Amino acid sequence: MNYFNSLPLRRQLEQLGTCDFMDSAEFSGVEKLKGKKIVIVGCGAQGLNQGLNLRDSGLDVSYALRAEAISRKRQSFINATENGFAVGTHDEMIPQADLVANLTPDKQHSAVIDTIMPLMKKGAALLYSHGFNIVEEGKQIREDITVIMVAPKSPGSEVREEYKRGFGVPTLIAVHPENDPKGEGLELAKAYAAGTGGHRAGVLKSSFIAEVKSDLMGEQTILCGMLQTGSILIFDKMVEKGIKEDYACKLVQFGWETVSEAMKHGGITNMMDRLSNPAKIRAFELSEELKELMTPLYQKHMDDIMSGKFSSTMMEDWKNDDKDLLRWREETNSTGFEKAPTGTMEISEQEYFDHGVLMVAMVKAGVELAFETMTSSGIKAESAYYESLHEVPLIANLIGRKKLYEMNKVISDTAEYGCYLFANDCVPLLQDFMKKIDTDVAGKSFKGGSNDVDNVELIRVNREIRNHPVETVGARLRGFMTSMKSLRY
Ligand SMILES: NC(=O)C1=CN([C@@H]2O[C@H](COP(=O)(O)OP(=O)(O)OC[C@H]3O[C@@H](n4cnc5c(N)ncnc54)[C@H](OP(=O)(O)O)[C@@H]3O)[C@@H](O)[C@H]2O)C=CC1
Ligand SMILES: CC[C@](O)(C(C)=O)C(=O)O
Ligand SMILES: [Mg+2]
Ligand SMILES: [Mg+2]
Repeated sequence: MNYFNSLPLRRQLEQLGTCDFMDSAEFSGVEKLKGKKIVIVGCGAQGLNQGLNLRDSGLDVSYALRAEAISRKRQSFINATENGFAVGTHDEMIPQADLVANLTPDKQHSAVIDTIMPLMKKGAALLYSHGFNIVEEGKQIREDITVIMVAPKSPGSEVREEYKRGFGVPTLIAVHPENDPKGEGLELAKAYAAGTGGHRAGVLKSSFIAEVKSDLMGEQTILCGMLQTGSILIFDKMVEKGIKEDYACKLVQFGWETVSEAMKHGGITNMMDRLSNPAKIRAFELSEELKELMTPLYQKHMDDIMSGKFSSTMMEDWKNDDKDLLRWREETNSTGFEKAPTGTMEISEQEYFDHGVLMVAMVKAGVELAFETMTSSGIKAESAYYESLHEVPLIANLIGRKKLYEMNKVISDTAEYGCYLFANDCVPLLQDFMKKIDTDVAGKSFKGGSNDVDNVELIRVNREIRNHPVETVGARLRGFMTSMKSLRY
């Protein structure tokens, strides 16, 4: 039964609106988990990388894997053993655990919980990094078990990369109100978040419900669905207009991370300021048009997430052995962008902006729309900021590595399903818009690099960009990110 839908409206709103930014002074490191046994179930994208960070933070981490993963030396077994972690079956590892982190795919959660719950010691804690199982499936957990969530707003690989840079990724923590028998859930979650490095980027005291509804929305729209849509459309357009395939491919593949990195450091304002003034005005106009076209689609995704329609549709596909997911994965692998060779030519950082005006416009439109749609549905601005803006470059990095294939491989299966769902609607939705697009905003410099503008128009555009609510909350939250590292300089 859907837990969110079972609550009265008053409690739904209260949970959706739970969002307190935690001051760094509220963290006293990993003390609460020192000497405790943390057993992570699953050693994939989140499991491996969270485990590495926790161990480097001085905690005792080991892994429980399926017996066949161990006997067949599957990738999860290789991940854990090559990194020197102790590994065992559920029967061997779970009874020893003070805290069990369930880092298996969401589809497996009910079965995993049914297997591990009878093995868990009395009074132990159970951790999730995404609340789908609790919120959308209404999974009930034994009363003596403390149920917490520590959800990094980032792919697993970047959880590790940011930690190694001495920073971290924004993280949502929560305690399930039905399962906090000893009242220690919050302290456990804080210590775990500190162990992953999340407290250096920003931690929000949230709820399982707020995390699920915002996470699903971010991944389906701006984070993955929008980047997939843009990659397919902009690559195809450049090739149609005579830009060489390998250049077009490289511009898109590395363009997303370059432009969104500027945004991570200084918001949409800084990303737009990297364009020449005439190009900025054009990007602004394009983004306004895109926002108008995509508003109904963003709203539909948010509505379906809130009502539970999305989760029930995806769970139908789980029952059908992921028929839709697998077909959409195949279709994505055969797009022009995925099949094209990546050029070996030099593209300077500035060229990604100058030749990627439409990419900048799409990022701006996607971030603002995701932020607006989330906040108008009861998600708080801080949470919406992390989900819609800060995480974009962390996902874009994956496209830089091995295009859409890598993005869809590293993100959760839940995110991958939602990404295809969005892109399958958004690509046709933007067909007419794309007909008007030429190489001046995709592949070449706008107006040949001329800098003439109407001052009045420029002032208006700058004001609109800087006054968007995502910029206000972003400036405040970035003020706390004192150890954020620049990736290029
Ligand atoms: N991917 C990401 O970056 C993010 C994921 N999350 C959340 O983190 C959680 C983990 O997702 P993710 O890291 O993508 O998962 P992965 O698909 O990367 O990890 C799969 C791991 O789970 C194991 N596993 C699968 N089924 C079972 C089972 N029935 N019993 C025991 N182990 C099993 C697999 O082992 P094997 O198959 O070898 O047995 C493998 O080690 C999810 O809740 C997800 O929503 C949150 C933020 C980002
Ligand atoms: C963007 C998708 C994500 O929510 C994430 C990496 O944060 C996921 O589920 O993978
Ligand atoms: Mg997420
Ligand atoms: Mg997710």
